[in-house]
Amino acid sequence: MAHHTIKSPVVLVNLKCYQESVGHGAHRIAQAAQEVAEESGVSIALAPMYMDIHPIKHHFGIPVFAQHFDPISPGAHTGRIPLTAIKTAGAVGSLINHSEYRLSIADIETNVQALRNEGMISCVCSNNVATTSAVATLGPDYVAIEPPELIGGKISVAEANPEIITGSVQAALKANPDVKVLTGAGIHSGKCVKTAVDLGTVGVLLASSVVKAEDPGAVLRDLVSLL
Ligand SMILES: O=C(CO)COP(=O)(O)O
Repeated sequence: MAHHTIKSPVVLVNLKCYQESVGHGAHRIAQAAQEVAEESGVSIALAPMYMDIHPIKHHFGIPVFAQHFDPISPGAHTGRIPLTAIKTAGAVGSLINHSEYRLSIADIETNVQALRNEGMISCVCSNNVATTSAVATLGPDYVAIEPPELIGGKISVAEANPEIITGSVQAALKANPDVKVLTGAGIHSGKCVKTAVDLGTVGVLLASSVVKAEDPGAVLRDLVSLL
């Protein structure tokens, strides 16, 4: 089975569970993402809440990720989400182990393998260089380095802690040369994205600067402006 891929550089927007991301809000951001991706040629992907995966996939030509799925097979479980559900809804991949939804290393491994088996894209989040190294050995497509203390803030990791980015790139390459690294936490401008790419990552994982913006399209245009 062909493995889904996304051309670098990548801007992956995690819509989280923000009020601005519910229903029409998600469509508004998806519309802006599609326009800016077409104008700029930069890959812009969204990770909306589960119920918006299918509508966004249906209405817009941008890659859609899940924010999480459960390391379970279909069967007698209640209130959980197996991989087959996000795949059928149209997701090309999923975040795994986000700082706001941590998993055990065994469950991370199960989910990376499950996505690989389905030809889907795995993006494992990590909080530091040691975790980057550990999860890179599992062979995900992407590791996103996101120091938790900078998530949701106005100071980007690219400004506050460039060493964690370069350290993560080195650690990931050492563990597995095929793994690509994304930079996340506080990313809000074209300069942050440029720094992230200059430091050796293939793009960014971000949320609040786009989701909470009055004009998400204007922020996305700025984010890709120096690529
Ligand atoms: O957690 C993040 C993306 O998954 C980063 O969030 P912010 O862009 O709001 O810092």
